Amino acid sequence: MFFFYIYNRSRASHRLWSSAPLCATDTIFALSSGQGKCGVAVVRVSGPASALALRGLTGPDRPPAPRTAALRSIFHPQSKEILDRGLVFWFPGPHSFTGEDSAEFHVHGGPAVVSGVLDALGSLPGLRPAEAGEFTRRAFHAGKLGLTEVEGLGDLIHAETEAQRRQALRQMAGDLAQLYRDWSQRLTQCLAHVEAFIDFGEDDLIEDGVLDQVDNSVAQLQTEITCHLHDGRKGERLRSGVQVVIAGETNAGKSSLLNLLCRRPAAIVSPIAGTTRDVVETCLDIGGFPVLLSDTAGLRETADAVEQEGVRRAREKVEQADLTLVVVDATQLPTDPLQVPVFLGAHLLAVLPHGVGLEESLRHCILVLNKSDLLPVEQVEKTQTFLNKNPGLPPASLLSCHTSHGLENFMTSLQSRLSSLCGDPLAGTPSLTQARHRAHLHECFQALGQYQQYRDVDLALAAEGVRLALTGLGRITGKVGAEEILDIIFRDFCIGK
Ligand SMILES: Nc1nc2c(ncn2[C@@H]2O[C@H](COP(=O)(O)OP(=O)(O)OP(=O)(O)O)[C@@H](O)[C@H]2O)c(=O)[nH]1
Ligand SMILES: [K+]
Ligand SMILES: [Mg+2]
Repeated sequence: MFFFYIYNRSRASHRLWSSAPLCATDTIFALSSGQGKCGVAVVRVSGPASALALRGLTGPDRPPAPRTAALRSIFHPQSKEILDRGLVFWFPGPHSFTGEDSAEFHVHGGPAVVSGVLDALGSLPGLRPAEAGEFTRRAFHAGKLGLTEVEGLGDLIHAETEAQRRQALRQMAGDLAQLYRDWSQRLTQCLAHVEAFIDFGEDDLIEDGVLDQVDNSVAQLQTEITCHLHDGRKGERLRSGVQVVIAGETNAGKSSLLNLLCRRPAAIVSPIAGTTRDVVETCLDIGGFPVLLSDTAGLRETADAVEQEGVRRAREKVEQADLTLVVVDATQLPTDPLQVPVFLGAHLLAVLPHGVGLEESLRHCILVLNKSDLLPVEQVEKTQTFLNKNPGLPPASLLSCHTSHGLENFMTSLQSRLSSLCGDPLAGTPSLTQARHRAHLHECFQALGQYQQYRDVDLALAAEGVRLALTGLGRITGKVGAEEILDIIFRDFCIGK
């Protein structure tokens, strides 16, 4: 095995990874806290002139101890006018976020103070305002963060719900990178074995069954990658929001349900059938899960051209939805409970997209039997008990959008669906979170197929397959060809991060 160890370092690693850090000579600065009036604003500086910036704005005496807050008067280096009194920090490289010498000014968050400090920094030689994501980009080049960690950090900044925060934090901490790194290491070993076999196979220098080991490793990796790819898009959905659509007949109370869930009159409600035509969308945090909730036009045959377009858009939304809330007017329920499943089945068929298997569609919907306030109390109870026991139907809740009766029960079913659609971001292997990762994993998977295809025919081509698979993984973590994707990734960052 010693032989392979040497090989790994001397050949495989050099051929595959080239991520030479770019030298950054400029010193950059930016407001890193939010815009607008606030208690404290943080202005960050990074680059070789950071010490100069600290001295320029706080004077040459008493430099702050590394990584320790020091209270200083902050003044303009040219006019010498005092701008504020605040805390300053000195982070000598490489022990800083960017790996470079860095400094921070924590000043009062008034716009005039902030612009005064930015102006003062800009007046110093070698300093310039940072571009969006430039601090993080420098951290990446210094090897402080891998690409998936950078993406996790970006997601953390944009996270709006608890579950999104958990997933982003886990990715930023490197859990996903660790998974891909583990696969990369195993593939590097496979490549070393195949190439050693090509070079020395005839010489008896190599242990028996080396290629069989590679076969097993490749097959095992294929299984793991397939499993990761077929996660039902849980991580991606959690990252971008679950598409939930409210659909059903006109006047069932769809817009009333939207307004109840978002606690404001977002959509017009009226007793006139066909009130909603456009899709009305709103973003919600439901139990920590991000939801993009859409209200749609009531589904019915109509001669009105505008309403027809509304119905077309409603159907399109249902087809794209992760979850459909099928709203039914409960006053139309048959009084005989035994007739209820047939009645509800007909409503489901009218709403759910054709072509997709019924069982599959049922898994992606919840029935909402609205206007329960108009039913006799005993019928409500009897029907709900009956529905709870009926396994052939999707979860069904009797609800009144007017009185909110039944809301708790409905929210429980909704949250349970959301959590199975997004998964638990803290449990098990980390989820795939981005389409970019998915595409590179597909490349990796296919390249492993190339290994299998040529293994007995042409070992050089088989080895090339393993090398391509490694490149695919390297693109995810940023070890390979990062520059071209960096621009895309950092575009979503804010200035100052
Ligand atoms: N009694 C009662 N009336 C309700 C309830 N929910 C909605 N309504 C009434 O039903 C009528 C239709 O409600 P909407 O929310 O506009 O129904 P919709 O499904 O959005 O209708 P379209 O947009 O026309 O398809 C309105 O008069 C509402 O006040 C409820 O829980 N109880
Ligand atoms: K209506
Ligand atoms: Mg409506």
